[in-house]
Amino acid sequence: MRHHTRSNPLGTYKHERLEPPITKGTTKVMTNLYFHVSSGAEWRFRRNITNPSFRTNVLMLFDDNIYHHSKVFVDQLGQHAGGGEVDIFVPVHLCYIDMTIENMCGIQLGGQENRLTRLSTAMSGVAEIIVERTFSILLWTDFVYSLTGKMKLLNQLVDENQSVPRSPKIYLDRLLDGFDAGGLTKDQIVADVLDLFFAGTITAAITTSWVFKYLALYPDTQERAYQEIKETCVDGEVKLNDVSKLTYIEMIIKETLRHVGTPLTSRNLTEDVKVRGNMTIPAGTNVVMCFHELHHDSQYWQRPGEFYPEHFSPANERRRPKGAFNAFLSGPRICPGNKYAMRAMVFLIASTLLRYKFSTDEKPPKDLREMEYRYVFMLYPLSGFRVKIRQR
Ligand code: HEM
Repeated sequence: MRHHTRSNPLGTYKHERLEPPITKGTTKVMTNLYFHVSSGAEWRFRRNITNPSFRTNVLMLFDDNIYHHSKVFVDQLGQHAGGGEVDIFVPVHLCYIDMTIENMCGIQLGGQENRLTRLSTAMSGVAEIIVERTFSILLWTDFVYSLTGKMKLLNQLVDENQSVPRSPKIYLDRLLDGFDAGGLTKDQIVADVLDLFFAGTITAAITTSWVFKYLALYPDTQERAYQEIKETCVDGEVKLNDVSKLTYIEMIIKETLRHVGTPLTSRNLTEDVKVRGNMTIPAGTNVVMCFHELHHDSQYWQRPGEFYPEHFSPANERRRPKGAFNAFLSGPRICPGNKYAMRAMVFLIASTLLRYKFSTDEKPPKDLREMEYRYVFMLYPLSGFRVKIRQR
């Protein structure tokens, strides 16, 4: 754990109600224990508790941490500059682990400073297990699942909990309020924090690593992004206030999510749904929604298989029906972290590009759908996130 070395509005204290170890039950991936897969009144209760921790007044509190952890990342990246290709995923992931766990739970992990590489590797491994378990009916019961030896790995992940009394309250404070009010169990809180570890760090890290890889593959796009940053950030440093002006960086992130964002999700229909007027899907059906197909449908995208950030120019965004882009989903189950994630990603990417240039020996395929992927919540490149880094 790192002690506070800078001004931090959050402070830190040990929370009595969540003493370790309370890891029992963290493996019930397919049950209502987890926020992501809970439903009905159970889900609504948890969502109502945590939603306020994503409001703008709370998000603004995080700027100091976003700035600090991004700076550590950019400085540490210097050790790879000028060398051969390196896989950038683990350093990026550690940065988001530090940022998100401090912002949402008040825990200062020091993952980057202490080079907790194993934490990132273990989390990626567990993410794959979760996906594997979702698709393999043989692994659905806890008994069979425990025989695979993977339960132990999940249980090891949560071994210390801290929170802070503050106003406005952050994510973990709200969950603890739910515990005090009697609506949430300790197991559920641990599960939700674990959920956040995955939902809030792996997704942002995969997206950002892809951005660096795409920019290495497409030098013209990288140059245009760099020019935007240089013209916007006149002091030679990116400020959090600059984020809303970095519109091309935002377009690049969205185009990245179009290609490699969550490829599918599923829902259970609570009422009959009419599709295109002539087909009815009955209530009770499990429906798989394939966003990867939607995000490459030539009805909505001029160049479906290309990396073309202009898909997200204001004119193109106006022309397209709203539901055609679903990287964060929409409706009541929209990703609550979407604004926070975009703010953190734009800032980290811009700060990095201002200092470094990316390149690669890999050649981009004609159509990005021809690339080989693994499914880890999102699409992960089989060839990894290998890039060469040069100081500007
Ligand atoms: C690039 C970054 C991110 C992407 C692409 C992303 C995407 C998504 C998607 C597609 C879902 C819906 C999944 C489903 O229902 O099947 C979701 C849910 C969720 N996300 Fe994110 N997310 C990102 C970052 C974050 C961050 C930073 C946080 C929190 C700090 C977060 C917290 C959550 C939570 C708690 C849910 C569950 C919401 C619910 O079921 O009501 N996400 N995310």
